[in-house]
Amino acid sequence: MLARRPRPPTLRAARAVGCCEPGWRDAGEARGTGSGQSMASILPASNRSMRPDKNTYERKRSVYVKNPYLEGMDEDILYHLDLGTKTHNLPAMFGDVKFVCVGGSPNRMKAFAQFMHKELRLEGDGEDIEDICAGTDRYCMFKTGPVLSVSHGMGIPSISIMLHELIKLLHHAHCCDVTIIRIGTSGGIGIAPGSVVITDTAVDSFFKPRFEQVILDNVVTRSTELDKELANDLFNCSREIPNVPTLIGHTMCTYDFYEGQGRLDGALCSFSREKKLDYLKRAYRAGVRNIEMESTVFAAMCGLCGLRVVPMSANSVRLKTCKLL
Ligand SMILES: O=P(O)(O)O[C@H]1O[C@H](CO)[C@@H](O)[C@H]1O
Ligand SMILES: O=c1cc[nH]c(=O)[nH]1
Repeated sequence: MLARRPRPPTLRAARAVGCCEPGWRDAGEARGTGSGQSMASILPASNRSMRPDKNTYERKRSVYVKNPYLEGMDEDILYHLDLGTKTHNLPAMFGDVKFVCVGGSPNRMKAFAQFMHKELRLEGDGEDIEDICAGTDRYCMFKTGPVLSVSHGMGIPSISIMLHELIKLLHHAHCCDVTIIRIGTSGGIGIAPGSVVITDTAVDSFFKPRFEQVILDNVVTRSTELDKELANDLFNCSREIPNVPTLIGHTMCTYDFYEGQGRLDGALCSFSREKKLDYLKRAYRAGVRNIEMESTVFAAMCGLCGLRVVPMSANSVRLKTCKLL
């Protein structure tokens, strides 16, 4: 199934001495250029494009990259996935992917892939499902029919590296009409513990729907617009699942699990309990119902590259409603 081709010896040797590591390649490039069935049936296909682009008029929505340098590259190495355009037949391996589900933990994403294997009634019990990225211990990836399940680690830098390589992978594999959903954990604000929040708007720590990416020494602000239709589709599906309270709300994405989310139990804490409560109450009033650490960059990157995108998280509880009123 993996259609893996042997890595050329030159590349293997180069990696062994470290000269093909991402930093080296990036620096070189910069200097050189000098310039700047089950799941399928519950989610109705949509041709609606979230952002106008050259692909909008096409019937199929392809996954695209926005990097003029990629086309001229002889080989694209997806370093942290242990995949590449010369070493793997990406269209054969991934061309049929329609859904990508991502989440922080490798074990969760393996369990999800095994669950999907059963849901899709694929051959075998799925217990021996293979990690496509086993050659690296950065991320893991499992494929069950048209569903890809990928781990992303914790926080914006980690998911961002994975998304760069995943989006390029989907592009090289000529995938189209791809839906991507983050299935994560989060801290709830004013909602019942265990409930699931389907994000309608991903906001930053200032409750603004934006992602600020530092590019060289500039701050570039990107939109965190999400696919509202997909959020509603998922919410409608949730009505069929008993005992899992589900709601649509804003998700706040922070750069830190402790002070950034108003926790009093980190190694550092520079604010009072009152300040924490005041902040979380203001977040609630701004429409925030949960806090996690990836949704803004997830929304920004996937939205810019033609994927239908929604983050969705199950909650522990950070603040109960009674404390908010
Ligand atoms: O459960 P996952 O998907 O890892 O997501 C949440 O959990 C981590 C923090 O414990 C952060 O990555 C946060 O976004
Ligand atoms: O970021 C996170 C993830 C889970 N729970 C939280 O409180 N915050």
